[in-house]
Order: sequence, then structure tokens, then C-alpha cells
Amino acid sequence: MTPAARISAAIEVLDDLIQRRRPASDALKDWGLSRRFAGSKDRAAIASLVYDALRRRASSAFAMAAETPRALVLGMLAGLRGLSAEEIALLCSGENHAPMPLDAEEWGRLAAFSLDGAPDWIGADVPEWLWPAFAAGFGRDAVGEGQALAGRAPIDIRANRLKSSRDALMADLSHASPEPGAWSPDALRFQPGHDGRGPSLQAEPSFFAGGFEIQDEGSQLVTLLAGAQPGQTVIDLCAGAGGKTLALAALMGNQGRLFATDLDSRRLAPLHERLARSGATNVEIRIPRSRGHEPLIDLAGQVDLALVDAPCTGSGTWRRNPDAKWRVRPGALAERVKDQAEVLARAARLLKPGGRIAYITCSMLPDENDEAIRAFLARHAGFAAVPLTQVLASTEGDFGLLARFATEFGLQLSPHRTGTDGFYLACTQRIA
Ligand SMILES: C[S@@+](CC[C@H](N)C(=O)[O-])C[C@H]1O[C@@H](n2cnc3c(N)ncnc32)[C@H](O)[C@@H]1O
Repeated sequence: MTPAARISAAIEVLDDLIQRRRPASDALKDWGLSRRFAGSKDRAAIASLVYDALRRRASSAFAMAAETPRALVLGMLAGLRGLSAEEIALLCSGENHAPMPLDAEEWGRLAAFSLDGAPDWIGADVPEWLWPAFAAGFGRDAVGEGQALAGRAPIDIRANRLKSSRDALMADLSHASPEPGAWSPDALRFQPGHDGRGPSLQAEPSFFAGGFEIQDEGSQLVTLLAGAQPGQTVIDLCAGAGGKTLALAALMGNQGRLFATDLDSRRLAPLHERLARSGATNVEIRIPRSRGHEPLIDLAGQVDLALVDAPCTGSGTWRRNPDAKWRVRPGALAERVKDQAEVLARAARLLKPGGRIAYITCSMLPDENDEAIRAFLARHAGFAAVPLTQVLASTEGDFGLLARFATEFGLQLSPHRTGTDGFYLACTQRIA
């Protein structure tokens, strides 16, 4: 397919996902199934166009004064990919499956591409209804935070200390031009190409050998700061597919006991294979047998560290999942806040005196970050917040600079601040 035909295809896919309110991945899959002529490079390029258009959905619609799929794609080509009106006009020839030629209004709007007079939520490409909750945490930086979340994300890997090292992987993957991560000692970063695609790291022999996992550097950092020590009893209550479980096992050097569970046992399924590849030997997966069943009840009073990687809106990962930004519905935030309170209360019941909860979200919204901790502390008199300075000082390495990103109870990472996904971490300790 020509670059112009790919643009037409992206407009078609966007039309489908907007009309039928379906996930971008479903619309892309269906498009591919009914267009067998499209090769894998075409599909990847079309997906990249669709995701880029979703990243800048509000600002493109404003600059183009239209919210049609065509306006969103053309606006994104100017606003995100930096194409001039002339370059876009050349692509829109109307021939050989290319989009129809630009009209005078489109030409003028692409040439000017202006967000002058746009409200902040549009400048930030954050849904209007969510803007007050989002802006609450960032004050004057809120628009810049939103803009950084509307960009593309790099691909980060975590060197698995049980099998490899960052230096060894730096050499092994040199053909893909890795850079060391700025914060996590185990992170390597790969920048996406002009078309938004990154290297196929999961096809690397060192990946199959367990040398690394794909994991955003922010996710690595909050897991490191959670403070798991070799020999401890650690639980990962919201383990999902185990991204943080694997990192915890490596940080513990396979010493001590690590238990992984999740409310949704199906989500734990990939963890079995990932554990085998990683060489982690101190992990036990516990499956809840029924609603309300506590699969870790035998550990009550023995747990040193409970990692609560809580269910949340995922607003910190909008760079990787821009579809989710526009699909999140009013009401979802209140539901997640309820889930967060529930899982924090569970963690509290299992800790031993002096034990800690490391509460983590991939959210940018104070309601599910500091406010969740404030509510937890109000309900649990026997717990106190661990000051961030203490958390940073007790982690091996030099993390003092992160104190700049302190919130009332914890730490907020973001693409704008740390070049990572948006993650929040707060630690609390059982004092009675
Ligand atoms: C952010 S995801 C976990 C991601 C995972 N820790 C990782 O690093 O790959 C949150 C998980 O919490 C689970 N969850 C939701 N409510 C829960 C609850 N009340 N107790 C335990 N897990 C819960 C969800 O099924 C989901 O897998």
C-alpha cells in the first residue's frame, strides 16, 4: 500500500471505531481480516496512524474545526507528525486509494494549525469531564502534563538481574540502539521510529532466554522504591500478568517468599510461563477460589510488604493506550476508588506489625492517589504514612532528585516530569 492509501485506511478504521464505539484494537483487527492484501508493515503503519490520531483527538478537532475521522487524521499529520499543508495536500490526491483532495478550509486550517483560544482540556488532549480531576494534581503544569501524555512512548525493558544485566543487554541489543534509563538501574530505552514503531524486542534470543522483560521505566522505579528485601515475606495483591511480581522476585534475588494473586484469576495465567522464563523460584501463585475468598489468609500477620498495584483509570498510560483516554466513562473513577479502598483494606489485614503497604497506581488523578491514601489512613488508625524522603533514602542508589516530585503522601511520576509513564507510589506502615 502507498503511504496515501494507508492514510485512507486509517480514516476508515477511525470511522468504524467512533461510529460503533468499539476499541481501536478490534476495529484494526477487523479491518485487517477483511483486507488480506495488506501486509504486516501496512497494518502496523495504519495502527500507528490511528493511535496517533487518538492521542491528539481533541486538539486536532479544534484546529480543524471538525471532529470527523478525516479531520482527526489530517490534523494529527500536521499537529503531531509535523507535516506541512503542502505535504499533506500531496498525499491527498484522490487517486489510487488516496484521500480526496483538501478543500480550501482544510488547507487554511492545516497551514495555520492553531490552538489559539482553545480551552485547557483541549490544549492538553484530556477528556473535558476529567479535566478538573486531572488538573487538580498539577496546577499550572497541567496542560504540559496532558500534552506529554498525548505524545508517543518509548519502549523500555527491565534487565532481569536473575539472568542478565543492563550492561550485558546494552551490548547484546546494540543493533537496536538502546540508551540507559535515566532512573532505574535496570532500564534500557528504545525510541520509536518516525512511524511510531519500535524494535521487535520480543523476537530477541535474550528475551526468550529470560534476560529481560518489557516494562516501562516508571513501573520499574515504583517497584524498586517499594523496598522489597531478600528474605522477606512479600505479597503482590494485584499481580495481573505479573509485571511487578517478576521485578520483585529479581530484586529479592529469589530469597524469601513472594506470593502473587489477583481478584481475576484469568489475568494471572500468563504469569506461569513468564516465571519459568525469568528464573524466579521464590514465587507462589495463589488463585482466589470464589468471590470473597482470601487466598492469602494463612499469611495473616506474617507479611513484611504488601504491594498493591491497584486497579485505576490508567490515565498514566495514555501515551501507550490513547484509546482508553476517550473510552473512560464518568463513573469509572468512583468505581476504581471503591476498588482501591477494598484492596488496601485487604492488605492491611495481612501485614505484620511494622509491615508496609506500597500503594501504586498508573494514574495521574489525585482522587485515586493521595486521596486514596488519605481515606485509608482515616479508616486505619494503626497505620502511618512513610515520608517519601525516607523511602528514597532507604533505597540503594541515588534517588534524592525524585523528592521534587513529592505529593502530600507519595511520589508522582509522569512523562512530563520523569519521561516515564504516569505512576504514583505511597508507602504506609503498620505501627500498631
Ligand atoms: C494495574 S493492574 C495490575 C498490573 C500488574 N501488577 C502488573 O504489573 O503487570 C490491577 C489488577 O488489579 C486487579 N484487581 C482489581 N480489583 C482487585 C481487588 N479488589 N483485589 C485484588 N486485585 C484486584 C485487576 O484484576 C488487575 O489485574
